[in-house]
Amino acid sequence: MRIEFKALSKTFGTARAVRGFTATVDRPIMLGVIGPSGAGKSTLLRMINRLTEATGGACLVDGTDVLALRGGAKRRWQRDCAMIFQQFNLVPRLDVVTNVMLGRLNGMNTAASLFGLFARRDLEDALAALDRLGIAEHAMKRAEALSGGQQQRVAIARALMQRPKMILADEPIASLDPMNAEIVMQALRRIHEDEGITVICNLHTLDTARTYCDRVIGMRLGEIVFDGAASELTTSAAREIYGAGAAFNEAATSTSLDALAATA
Ligand SMILES: Nc1ncnc2c1ncn2[C@@H]1O[C@H](COP(=O)(O)OP(=O)(O)OP(=O)(O)O)[C@@H](O)[C@H]1O
Repeated sequence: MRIEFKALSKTFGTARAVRGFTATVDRPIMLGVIGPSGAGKSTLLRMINRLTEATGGACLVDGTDVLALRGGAKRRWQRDCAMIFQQFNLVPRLDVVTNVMLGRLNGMNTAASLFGLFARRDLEDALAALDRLGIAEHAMKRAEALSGGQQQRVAIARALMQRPKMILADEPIASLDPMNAEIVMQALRRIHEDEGITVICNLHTLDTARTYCDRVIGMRLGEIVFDGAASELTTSAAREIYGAGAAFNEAATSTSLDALAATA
């Protein structure tokens, strides 16, 4: 899949959340998007998935501007690029496996989905997805009974049920402790490698981007201020992104256990 962002922009009233975002992803990669709060990271992902309408520019996926799709074609695109959110967005009182099967709803006719008539195949696929994420034993529990890290893995299993061609993860580990953050990032990386699909992941933390991503785009005030290999993400590049002065402390943007220990 080839993705070309061409001057993608979003203005809220007079506030320019994303300005002229231009970049090309010409093979399936794990792309990290980093930057301080308000840099435009969420808005970027929401525009790609059409949860937020762009006010300018284009997003060409294999040559088709997905921002111009309407009706069924738009819904198919939204199924093709599964979203994962910081707050998991599960139905708390429903059991885990049903939450996962909800990922199939887009592909079902409305009557069948209203009556909860999931096919046996959907159940088998949901259990397989949970197994892949190492949480099959929790299938029958209510989603709310699981830890944050487990809930995020349920959300990833639900995303897999869409058979996505791309995964957009908006701060998927921001609510998690370091150990669960690692498990969730490893799961996303494995999916990228096994399925050969692009994963675009908004992250707050530099070390996570360095560890799990192939390429990193740094945003500040809606603009790209860094675009390079994860290995090029030096402390001085990070200063540029975060706008921090000489006192910039990497550990402050870190979730790793080592870095936390170093600041304690
Ligand atoms: N619905 C909205 N209405 C008005 N302004 C908005 C809206 N959504 C986002 N913004 C503004 O757009 C800018 C970018 O926000 P966005 O949430 O994309 O940033 P972010 O980098 O994802 O930040 P965070 O890391 O805090 O989630 C911010 O200035 C924000 O206030």
